[in-house]
Amino acid sequence: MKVLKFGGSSVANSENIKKVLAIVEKTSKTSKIAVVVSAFGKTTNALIEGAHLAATKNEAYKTVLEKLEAHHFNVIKDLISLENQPEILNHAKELFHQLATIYEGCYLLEELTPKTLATISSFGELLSSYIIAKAANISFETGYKDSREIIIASNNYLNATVNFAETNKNITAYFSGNQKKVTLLPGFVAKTSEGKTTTLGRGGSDYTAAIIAAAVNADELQIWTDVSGMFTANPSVVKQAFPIPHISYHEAMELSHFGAKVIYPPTIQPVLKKEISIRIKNTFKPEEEGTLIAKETSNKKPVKGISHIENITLITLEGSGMVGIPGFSKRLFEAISFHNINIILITQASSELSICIGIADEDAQKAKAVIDETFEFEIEKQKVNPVKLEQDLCIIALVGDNMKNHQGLSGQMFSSLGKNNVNIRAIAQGSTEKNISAVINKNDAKKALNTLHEQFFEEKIKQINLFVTGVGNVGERFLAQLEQQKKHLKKHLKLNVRVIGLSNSRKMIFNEKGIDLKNWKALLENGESTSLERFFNKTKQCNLRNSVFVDNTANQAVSEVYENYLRQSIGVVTCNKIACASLLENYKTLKAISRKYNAPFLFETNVGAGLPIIDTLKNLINSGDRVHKIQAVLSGSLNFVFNNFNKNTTFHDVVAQAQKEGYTEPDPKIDLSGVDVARKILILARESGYDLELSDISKNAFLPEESLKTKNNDDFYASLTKNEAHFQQIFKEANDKNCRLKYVAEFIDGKANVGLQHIPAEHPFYNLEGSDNIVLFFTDRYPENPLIIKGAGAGADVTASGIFADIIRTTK
Ligand SMILES: NC(=O)C1=CN([C@@H]2O[C@H](COP(=O)(O)OP(=O)(O)OC[C@H]3O[C@@H](n4cnc5c(N)ncnc54)[C@H](O)[C@@H]3O)[C@@H](O)[C@H]2O)C=CC1
Ligand SMILES: N[C@@H](CC=O)C(=O)O
Repeated sequence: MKVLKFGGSSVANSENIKKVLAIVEKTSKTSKIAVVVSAFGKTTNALIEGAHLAATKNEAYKTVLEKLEAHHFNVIKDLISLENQPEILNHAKELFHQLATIYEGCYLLEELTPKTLATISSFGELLSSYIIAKAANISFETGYKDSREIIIASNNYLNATVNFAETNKNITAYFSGNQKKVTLLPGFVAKTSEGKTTTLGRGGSDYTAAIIAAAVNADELQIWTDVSGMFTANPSVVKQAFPIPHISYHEAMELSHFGAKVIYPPTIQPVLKKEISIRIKNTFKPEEEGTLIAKETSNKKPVKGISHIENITLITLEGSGMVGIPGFSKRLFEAISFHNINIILITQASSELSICIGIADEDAQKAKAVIDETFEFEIEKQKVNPVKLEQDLCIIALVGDNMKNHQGLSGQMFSSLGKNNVNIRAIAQGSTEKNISAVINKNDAKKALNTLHEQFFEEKIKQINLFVTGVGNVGERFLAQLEQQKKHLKKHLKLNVRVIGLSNSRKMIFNEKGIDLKNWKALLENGESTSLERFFNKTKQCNLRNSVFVDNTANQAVSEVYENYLRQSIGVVTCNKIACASLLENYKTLKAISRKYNAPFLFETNVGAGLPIIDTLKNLINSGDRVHKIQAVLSGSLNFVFNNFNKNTTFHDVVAQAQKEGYTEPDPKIDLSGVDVARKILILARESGYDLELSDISKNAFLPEESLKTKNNDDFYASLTKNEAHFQQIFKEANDKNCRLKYVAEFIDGKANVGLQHIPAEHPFYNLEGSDNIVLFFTDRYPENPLIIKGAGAGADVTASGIFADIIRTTK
């Protein structure tokens, strides 16, 4: 025999009840079954609300009653054919008449005793079970048994204790004599030995089903609900959570804490004792496997799920007077239990200097008063401190019977939380190692649960959340590449890279599910107005794991907010050179903060755009090599300009062309003045381990004073035209010596310089084409023949691909 229980959502309306009947009919073809039903969805709450209204002399109870009556009558009319309706409607009317009389009694007496409330609440299940049994009987033979005739319980009316001796006898007697394949029973209700209606408290219908299943030694207890089983984590917080196919009783009880409360542990006790398995199934997706809960499970995965409990307060009792004195904890726990306060988590360090307990927020003030009173003497003598309360916390826990056989799980748990800046306030793990709990700030719950879920259940796909500022030449190409490579990243690198926040200098948009990159321009245009502070605050609020801020601007103010992001453990990837070329102290601080908060700070594109120059240099240094000399052409735009400038062109036009091609900075004077190259050689020197400032780099300028002094691009270009003869003279001097002009950066033994040089034909820089860059590293290991990196060193596409590469590096 099987026992099936259908909860309130499964029987909320006639559509749902039809689904229930189909399941019942199908199951009854292979087994004799008892079907326990809850009240129609939300009915019990409405009945209780009506009772309180009536007892407080509020006539609104009549409206509650009318609505309930209408809903039940509608269900009857939907499910039962016209000729069969009168009998059922009359019975339901009779029950509603009784209910109205009880409500009226409450109204007149202004009184509501637990006994009366239990009687009122019982109407929900009495009505639903009767109506469903009658509807079932139309298609297949169905018996009906009022549970009050077989379940005997105490007169603690709202949470009655079952008399198992009597009850089990009644149930076995009834079912052994009952030949019907299907028997319908109301959940939640029972009778006292004096024959009065009583109720079984929270999770009462589950309890009814478990009591019957245990008494008849059922093959299985099935709990039908509106989710497809017990999930690896609360699916409303962790989108990737999935139903666990097989789980032990113990694991199921540990996991039952989170939002979707599929089982309430106390109610399944009867079946645990008999080792009857429980199957959780979804009424609305009966084809799905659901979760099988049994004594043992074949699934040996160490972590089965992640549970979380919200609204936790930590209470700490601390003081040197506690050390080595037995009885402190006894007094603490006795006082708490005496006042009916439930303790959810306990930790005590071996130093015995403090005991810390986690309780529900709602009990916090009461608990503080109780403990302060209990230890009044010790507090006065300063042996212990007054109790400390920390609120707005929650508990997250890894759950799994098999965790004890695996080393390193807590290490993985805490390091992945730490990497994502989740601060852990307290930890508890019993010696059974079936649950590792951590108390964290409640604002971090979503991030923590998703981090742990990714760590223990989604090894395959890692989510990267980007917050991108700057959508000019480079930024736009970067978004296009991201959209184009999305599928590749998922398939080959197991990375799900999403842009969550996006801004230009005017607007910003955020979407926690990921911004649609096919449509970002229109979305951004309609976004909200932005500022660096607002963008940062919104990013922080999102509080997502594996977050990276991407700076695609050339803006100083943007470069000054990196520290804020790094301090939140949000990585920074930037093509903007200003931060790394700022004061040495600032550069060092950013690197130190990046290390401290475990947040990557990557800027490969600062030198040579997409060329792997900085990464190669880092590898040399990390492997113990030492850089003595760097010779390089580091400006894509200047190389393009001097490769194309001659007596048949004008300097103005080739610079304008370089800008059009996307090689120059937004302000081309930054390139032509040598500032851009100076920044780059400075960054290479710093990455080589040398302490240099930008002001230490000597610069041989070739622009006339007039061009250097211009304040905007128009004036700058006008000055180039005006000084064409000056530029032609520079070209002629080199050309006359059969040399080419190259803007070269050099770093030799701690000193750096940049400037225009005449490069003869035999020099490796002579044939450097287009907008290419070249870098020669002379090191301990490459003393004579340098390590050379050469290739396109400017352009939006190659730069975007360099940013892309940095983002992938953040995941390593
Ligand atoms: N073009 C290239 O070959 C390379 C460029 N880079 C760097 O890439 C960066 C961007 O260059 P481009 O895309 O060519 O410049 P761009 O001028 O086309 O784009 C920069 C964008 O940033 C926006 N912006 C400025 N301030 C902002 C703020 N406070 N908030 C949000 N957005 C802001 C601007 O409105 C503009 O749309 C520069 O730092 C440059 O040095 C680095 C390597 C190579
Ligand atoms: N403007 C730069 C490109 C980015 O670094 C250059 O010309 O090399």
